[in-house]
Amino acid sequence: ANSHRLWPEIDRVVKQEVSMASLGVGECGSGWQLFAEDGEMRMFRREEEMDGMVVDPLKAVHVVKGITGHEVCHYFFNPQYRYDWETTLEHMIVLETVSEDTLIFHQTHKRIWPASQRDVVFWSHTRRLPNDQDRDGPDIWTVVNNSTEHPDHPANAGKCVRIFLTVCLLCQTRVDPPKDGAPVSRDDITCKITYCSVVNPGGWAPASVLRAVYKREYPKFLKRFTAYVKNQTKDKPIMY
Ligand SMILES: O=S(=O)(CCO)c1ccc(-c2ccc(C3CCCC3)c([C@H]3C[C@H]3c3ccccn3)c2)cc1
Repeated sequence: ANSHRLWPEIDRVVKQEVSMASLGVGECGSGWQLFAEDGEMRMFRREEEMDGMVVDPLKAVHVVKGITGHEVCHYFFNPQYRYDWETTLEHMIVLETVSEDTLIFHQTHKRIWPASQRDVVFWSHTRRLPNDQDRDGPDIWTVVNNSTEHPDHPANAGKCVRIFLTVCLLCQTRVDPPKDGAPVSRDDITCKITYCSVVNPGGWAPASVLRAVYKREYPKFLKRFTAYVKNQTKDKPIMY
């Protein structure tokens, strides 16, 4: 709801993250290095440190047949599916339902030796965006997750080190209608997914450990999540 205290921040961050995610890896300055590739999925990162901590920005692009951007964002945003695809999640709770398209989460992630356990509090907002390039093409869908504070979960009050993140999932659907005028089926749709994330690990953790975690976990996460959406939607009507 645009009357909520967070609305100005949400609107600003969503617009800035969507414009960054829309830039190709070539455009948004050099420094992006390809670090993982699997079929249509390509993962890039920039090696950046803040106060001696690894905060490597990540940008992944993936093209998946048979699903729409609305479906990808639906399964990413809604909490009831998260334990099915987020393998590093230990606990998740919705702290506040701001509106049907905006939630506030608290999540604890499984400890990754030798780093101490992490938790995160973030607002999550999903939105349909007009498709500027192709007026009569399907809309673009996005989910933006951005760390925020919450009085019930002050940072570093418990056993977990609080991390800070900004994540943008941007999905563009393409429909190639069959030549013979048959109705559009899932074989005729493709989704171009861009996933951007910047994670500040909060407290010190060895750069080598963090980079190894990201190198292992991000490709696994995107492959597992997109396979999950394909499996969940394969026998359902297409959600544009
Ligand atoms: O896109 S989301 O919003 C989806 C909602 O869950 C998201 C994605 C990733 C994270 C996250 C943040 C930090 C870490 C590290 C930092 C130091 C020690 C824990 C990890 C570790 C668990 C690894 C990981 C990395 C990449 C993907 C999934 N798992 C994950 C949180 C939320």
